[in-house]
Amino acid sequence: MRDVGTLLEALPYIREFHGKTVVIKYGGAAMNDPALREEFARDVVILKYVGLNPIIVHGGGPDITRYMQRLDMPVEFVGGLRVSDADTVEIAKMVLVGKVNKDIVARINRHGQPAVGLSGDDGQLFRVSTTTGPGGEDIGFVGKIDRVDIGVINHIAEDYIPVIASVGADRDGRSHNVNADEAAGAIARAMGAYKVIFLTDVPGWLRDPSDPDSVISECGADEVEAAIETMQGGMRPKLQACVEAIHGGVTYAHIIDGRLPHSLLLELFTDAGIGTKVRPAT
Ligand SMILES: Nc1ncnc2c1ncn2[C@@H]1O[C@H](COP(=O)(O)OP(=O)(O)O)[C@@H](O)[C@H]1O
Ligand SMILES: CC(=O)N[C@@H](CCC(=O)OP(=O)(O)O)C(=O)O
Repeated sequence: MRDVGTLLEALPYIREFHGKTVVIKYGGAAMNDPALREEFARDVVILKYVGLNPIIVHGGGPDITRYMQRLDMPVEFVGGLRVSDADTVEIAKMVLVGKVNKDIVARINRHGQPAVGLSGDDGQLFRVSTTTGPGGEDIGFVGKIDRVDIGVINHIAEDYIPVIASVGADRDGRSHNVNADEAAGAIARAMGAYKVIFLTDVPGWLRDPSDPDSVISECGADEVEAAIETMQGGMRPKLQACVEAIHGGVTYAHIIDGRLPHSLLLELFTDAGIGTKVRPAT
């Protein structure tokens, strides 16, 4: 009886989301645990089967750090962005495009829905220019996305699930490392997505980062914007991406706990909202 109840609860949501684009940023702990990786792939396939248009943008920061440490390279972040010299960009590209992207594609394929991997260079998906840290610091070849050409995504998404790695080039063809949260926000905006959902390794945006019970369950983009200036660490680019997406016409941005099994389905298809929901300013 309980299972039927769950299905009935999902029905209005399935109807609401039918044909709508949902950009899913996949990163953090949800990528580290093998069981969660399988569940994530299956959940994405379910979304496609029930008529949504899921687009995956993935990170892989911890993997990049591991490979850099193996090579005795210094690892440094400023305002949640990795300081990236030319060697770092090369490692980021190898790890994100060569390893993480292909792992996700293969896993989604195995669950019955073909996926196709892309980076910013494929089909000229996005072009970047060199950016700085939040205080104007030189952080090397870190890109901010200036232009997204959604043509390639629309072609691929007709039949496949697009899986996008956040590296791209500037107008002179120089590769840059792009924060995956920023890439997800920019792609959601360019696609006119209904939602962008960030899966991470905390229960949501926390009022007090040391207290997991202090989740801010709902807020306006204006409140997020006011808080960003004082934010530190990986939550900063995530919140920035939420604001960018909402200002660009995306209806809702969510930050949810990727460590929770099936968090994506729970967020989309049940009445109990989880994590943080960012809506347009009131
Ligand atoms: N106010 C906050 N609320 C939640 N997390 C925060 C906050 N401030 C800093 N953080 C940090 O941001 C991290 C999430 O960002 P990040 O490590 O980049 O995750 P991901 O790999 O999922 O993109 C959390 O693990 C937490 O340590
Ligand atoms: C410029 C910059 O910070 N690039 C990120 C790209 C990967 C990423 O964003 O991964 P997560 O989403 O798992 O953190 C990095 O090098 O870590």
